[in-house]
Amino acid sequence: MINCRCIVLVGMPGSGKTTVGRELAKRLGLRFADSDHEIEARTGVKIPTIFEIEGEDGFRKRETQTLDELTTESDLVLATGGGAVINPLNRTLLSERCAVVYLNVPPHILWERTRHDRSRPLLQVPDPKGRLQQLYTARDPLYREVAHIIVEGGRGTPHAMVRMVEKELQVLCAH
Ligand SMILES: Nc1ncnc2c1ncn2[C@@H]1O[C@H](COP(=O)(O)OP(=O)(O)OP(=O)(O)O)[C@@H](O)[C@H]1O
Ligand SMILES: O=C(O)C1=C[C@@H](O)[C@@H](O)[C@H](O)C1
Ligand SMILES: [Mg+2]
Repeated sequence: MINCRCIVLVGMPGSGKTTVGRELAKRLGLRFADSDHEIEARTGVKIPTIFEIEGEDGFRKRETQTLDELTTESDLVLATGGGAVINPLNRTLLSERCAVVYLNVPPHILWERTRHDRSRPLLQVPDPKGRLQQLYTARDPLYREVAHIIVEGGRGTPHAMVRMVEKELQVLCAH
């Protein structure tokens, strides 16, 4: 039985989790949370600073802790970080506790959306476009593994994405 009172969005950096999640929550009358924002609020620093001080491993530990706490809540739409599915423990807790939606956006569109943004430490490399492609190839199967719903998010406005997600949720959560 899928818990439709907790809705989780997963997908690559730039796939629209925060944008779509915020509007979806408003339309469904649910609270919105974003695990990246929650980690920043708890630590009092931005994610690149956490990566600098604690490395990716330190960030991932904080991420698991935060996801574990947030997914026990009800009446929530939760936007996750792009790498939330890497850890098998995170995958289990997301898919067992919540209805999981994968926003699938092709890498060339992700690149257009994120190319001027410096807030993603994993993309601060000499070839960020190649890195996005690499991350997409590695993670796409993991997003699919956890998802109850997959929405193709490359075309259409954020609002259109929200409507698609709502429609799919109505079917998934009808029983
Ligand atoms: N459907 C869409 N069409 C066009 N632009 C979009 C769409 N969805 C999101 N965007 C834009 O793409 C950028 C990234 O979106 P957003 O921050 O919501 O992604 P994210 O999945 O939360 O990324 P991250 O994992 O880095 O937090 C934003 O500038 C947003 O306005
Ligand atoms: O793709 C990733 O691994 C990340 C995406 C962001 O949402 C943040 O969670 C962090 O920058 C790591
Ligand atoms: Mg986001």
